[in-house]
Amino acid sequence: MTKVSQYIEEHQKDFIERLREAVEIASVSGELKRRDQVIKMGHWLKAQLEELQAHVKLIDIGTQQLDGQTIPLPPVVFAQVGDDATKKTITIYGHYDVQPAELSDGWHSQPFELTVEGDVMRGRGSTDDKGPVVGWLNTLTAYRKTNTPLPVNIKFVFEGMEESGSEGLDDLVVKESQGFLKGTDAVCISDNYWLTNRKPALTYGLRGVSYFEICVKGPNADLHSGVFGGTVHEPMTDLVKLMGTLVTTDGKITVPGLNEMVEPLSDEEFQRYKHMDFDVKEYQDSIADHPVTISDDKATILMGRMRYPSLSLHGIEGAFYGGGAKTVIPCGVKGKFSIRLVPDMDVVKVEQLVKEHLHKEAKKLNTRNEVEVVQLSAGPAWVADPNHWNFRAAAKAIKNVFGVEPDRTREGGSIPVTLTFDESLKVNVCLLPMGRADDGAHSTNEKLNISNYIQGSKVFAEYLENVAVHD
Ligand SMILES: C[C@H](N)C(=O)N[C@@H](Cc1c[nH]cn1)C(=O)O
Ligand SMILES: [Zn+2]
Ligand SMILES: [Zn+2]
Repeated sequence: MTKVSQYIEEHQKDFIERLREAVEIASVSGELKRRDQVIKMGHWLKAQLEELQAHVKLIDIGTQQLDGQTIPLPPVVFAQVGDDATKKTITIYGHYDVQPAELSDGWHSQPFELTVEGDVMRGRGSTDDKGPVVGWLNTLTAYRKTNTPLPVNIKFVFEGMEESGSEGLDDLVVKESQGFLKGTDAVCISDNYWLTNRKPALTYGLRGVSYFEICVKGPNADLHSGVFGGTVHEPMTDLVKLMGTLVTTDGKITVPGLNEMVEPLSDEEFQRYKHMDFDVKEYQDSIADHPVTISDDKATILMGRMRYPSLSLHGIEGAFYGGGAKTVIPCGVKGKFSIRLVPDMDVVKVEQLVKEHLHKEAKKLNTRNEVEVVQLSAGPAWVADPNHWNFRAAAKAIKNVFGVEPDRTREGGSIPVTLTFDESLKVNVCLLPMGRADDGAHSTNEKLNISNYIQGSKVFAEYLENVAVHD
């Protein structure tokens, strides 16, 4: 074992405490009330990186409109370690914002307090993406404390808006491709998950995502359903009908034109899914006590997640949702849904087809309510070359730490800036996940195994060593 890996192994307790501090900052980017916490998290990272002798800048990327207010966007953290022209330069991206979480959602403990039980650490952001981001800090700490020279120059880019569409980041990356990010030889991102709970993975594809809102506006105020029911067009009724025209209960997208954009499946690609190391039962058990998958077939499940688009209905803003039996007609509601995009799906065309479809369906309702469709954010899919030296360096790092060849996967989720790094820096991007398939990112009781966190921090160190010498 190298000195760096040994240091990581021996300082597990300190590293768990570091993650505890990070999880305690409730940096939910999608909530107005927690924007100060997101900004605090950016400052926490700056302080941590400065302690590790990195040169850190917090980049102000302007403001955004949220719930009718103009608020500051959280800063992008730029940090540089090393500036040696004889070494490669690796840009490392991660995000320090998290998804919303409330105890009442079904958490067994406070979501913003890290709990440790056996090998499992629970808390919002533990796997997505504070564990990996703090993992890079652990790796850097181990280099510093063991006086080991860094084999590469590192440029860190940590953003605070990934869970809300990475607002402001694309423009910054494009601009800084000729500034701070100039000279990058490869990019590494740790912000997704293994395909199974058993085997590490390397990921060479992501689905894109287009997020929409259907706004239905009716009366000026909520109405008594006894007094007004039967006399007005109800926004909720209109909205539920419209949302029901988007997708079938077995997951088929019913917006005309979308499925036709998808690249046809070749037999060679099909065989790859058929032979992947993936256990349907393990997958089903990680989701529910009884099978809820649309299919029991391995290749169909894998393709549903990696190579086909999907449309999910997320929620309705403005609707009654509490306990009890409130008899209200909501005066205006907003239905939220998103489409996961795959290669060949053009985001502009998708937006146009979705809007055309919903406006056509809205006409059929004969409603007097106002219907508007808004696209909140959009980013296309991304696929990389998994045989590039960047991937080979990462694969070797995994082999050194775990003793196995990683799975090669495509991720169903999205990391909007990945394609921007790829296209604006014109370098290979490798996704090097830390967490397991059953970590429950975005869900209640999100967790990260201590072994993944510690071994993952070692993999990062091995990756830096390997990437320095691979071409
Ligand atoms: C895979 C990554 N850890 C992640 O969770 N990404 C989000 C990105 C997103 C886009 N809009 C809102 N969030 C995701 O895939 O949902
Ligand atoms: Zn993430
Ligand atoms: Zn996420």
